[in-house]
Amino acid sequence: MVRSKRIAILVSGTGSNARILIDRFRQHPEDGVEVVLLISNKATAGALTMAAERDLPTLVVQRAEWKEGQELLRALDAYDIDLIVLAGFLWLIPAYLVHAYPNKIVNIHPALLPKYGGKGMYGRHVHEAVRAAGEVESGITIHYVNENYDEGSIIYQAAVRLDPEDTAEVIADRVLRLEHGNYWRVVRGL
Ligand SMILES: Nc1nc2c(c(=O)[nH]1)N[C@@H](CN(C=O)c1ccc(C(=O)N[C@@H](CCC(=O)O)C(=O)O)cc1)CN2
Ligand SMILES: NCC(=O)N[C@@H]1O[C@H](COP(=O)([O-])[O-])[C@@H](O)[C@H]1O
Repeated sequence: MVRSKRIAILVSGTGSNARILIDRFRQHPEDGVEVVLLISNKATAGALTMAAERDLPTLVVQRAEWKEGQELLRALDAYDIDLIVLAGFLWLIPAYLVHAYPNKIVNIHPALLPKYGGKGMYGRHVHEAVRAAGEVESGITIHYVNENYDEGSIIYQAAVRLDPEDTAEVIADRVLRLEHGNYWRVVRGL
């Protein structure tokens, strides 16, 4: 009997991507993937409520323990995590975690990297920059996480055409739909 791939998801906000990942893999056990832990850096994150509604174990990390790392590493080890999936997580993953999980941490970025990435490039800031630049397309990038923001090896990208009148909010919605349709499948294939 092949053991399922055990995933921890890191989220800072609403968690719509996390919800889709959790629900997809619960509805399709044949995928051989199981989300076993959700971690947030925000005690008020909507994702924590979503996880509780699904009886999914959660952990809230404070800045001090995030920097120190021992408690987080112990938790990830206790849950026997194979893959760490970032889904709207807004803190920098420290070197100790990158080194503890080499090529085992992935992220989804709401733009076509290497453009529109790096410090400050998260959430609506990304889509506002894309709009301001008059881009004719945007999209998603799923990549491995290294020690810097948005510089890890790219695993998958998908693009969406933009209309000149599209606002940053419209772009955000179009990109989020791409995320929802693709992240679970890319994670399944890792
Ligand atoms: N080591 C890495 N850590 C993280 C990565 C990564 O690629 N390597 N990806 C980010 C996710 N992300 C873009 O996809 C991203 C998230 C947040 C920021 C950012 O500028 N954050 C602010 C703090 C915001 C807050 O605390 O509310 C900052 O650092 O000043 C940039 C990119 C997750 N971690
Ligand atoms: N640079 C990181 C970043 O901007 N991540 C973005 O945060 C959103 C989280 O939404 P969700 O909480 O509904 O999944 C997603 O659009 C994700 O790409």
